[in-house]
Amino acid sequence: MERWGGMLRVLLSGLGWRGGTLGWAFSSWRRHLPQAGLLSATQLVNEWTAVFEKEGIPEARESSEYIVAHVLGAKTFQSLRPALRRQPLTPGQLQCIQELSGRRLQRMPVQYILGEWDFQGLSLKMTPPVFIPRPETEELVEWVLEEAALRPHEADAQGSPLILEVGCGSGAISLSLLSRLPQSRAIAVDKGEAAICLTLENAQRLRLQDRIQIVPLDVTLEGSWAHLLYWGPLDLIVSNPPYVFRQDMEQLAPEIRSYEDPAALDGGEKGMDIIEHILALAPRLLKDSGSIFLEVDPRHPELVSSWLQSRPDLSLNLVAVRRDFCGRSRFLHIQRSGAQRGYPVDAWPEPPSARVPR
Ligand SMILES: C[S@@+](CC[C@H](N)C(=O)[O-])C[C@H]1O[C@@H](n2cnc3c(N)ncnc32)[C@H](O)[C@@H]1O
Repeated sequence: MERWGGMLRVLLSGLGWRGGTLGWAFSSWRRHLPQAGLLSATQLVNEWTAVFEKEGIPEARESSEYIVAHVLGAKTFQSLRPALRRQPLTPGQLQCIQELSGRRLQRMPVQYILGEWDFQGLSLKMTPPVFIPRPETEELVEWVLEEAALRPHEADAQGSPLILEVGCGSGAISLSLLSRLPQSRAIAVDKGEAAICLTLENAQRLRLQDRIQIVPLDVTLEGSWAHLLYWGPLDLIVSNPPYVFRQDMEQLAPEIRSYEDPAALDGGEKGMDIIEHILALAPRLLKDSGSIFLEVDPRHPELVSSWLQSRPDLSLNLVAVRRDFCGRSRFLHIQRSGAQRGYPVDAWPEPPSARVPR
């Protein structure tokens, strides 16, 4: 996380990555670029930083450093040996850097340009339009891990905790929890085909496929969740759902609006659409005292609290709110109380036609 965390924080923090102008002309910067063989990596970073700054591209230096480092086979520019930074680039390297930098000029996020990104120390494949995991979400994962550590008897039991992630995207949350909780199992659901495929691919890359069930599922569809009961009552549900208020969608940075799936972001009028569905289905899936961890907008703790008060039938309590590294209230811990469950154990349905990785 530390390796790329600094840049991520600046680039993506709070979904508010707003940049400069989009109006750039390929030819206007291309003719200024020097010839291959004359430039070192350091010089090229400087050249592209100047181009990006001129074109109003956010995080100009970081963008050019990541691209140049990537082409030279490193994750960060700082990790390149000094001799390699000074060495003249080959024509092939120069062309590759030029091509990738051209994508950055079109406001493509660096994570998609590089095709992979670190989350909680795991290297995940990234492909548009699947949501790029944000640095705040690493804090959500840390909170879940802290809570799991408070119940060592559960975390040590085979197959425990059993986790459901709603809206898995690239698989960042589920896979990082699986990698840190060696006995755990996860069910990762998403309504997006691209997200389901990417989570599966990332699970296989990380050799975590045996402990995750990846299920295409839209939580807003009546009864869609019922076959999740097959795996048994859950210890916890975790989600970074789409929570952007509809009116804020237009304000998102060009990088987000042009490349990421709007369905990963748009949470409806008050950003609550998917949150409400998760909360409504949770009591049917969770064990007694099971937990829900959510990443939300700073306006949501209050909205969620009053929504839960209006639904005492759900027996859910907002037990804690946490702030992110910017001091905004962004994470919720909600706990189930009471003993009723939606289905009696002997009424659990048949196994689903889930995508079970082999
Ligand atoms: C903000 S993204 C989070 C992705 C990933 N968990 C992360 O933190 O990087 C929200 C995800 O929820 C999924 N999603 C949106 N609506 C959904 C629904 N009705 N049912 C299931 N998944 C949904 C989107 O496809 C998207 O992948």
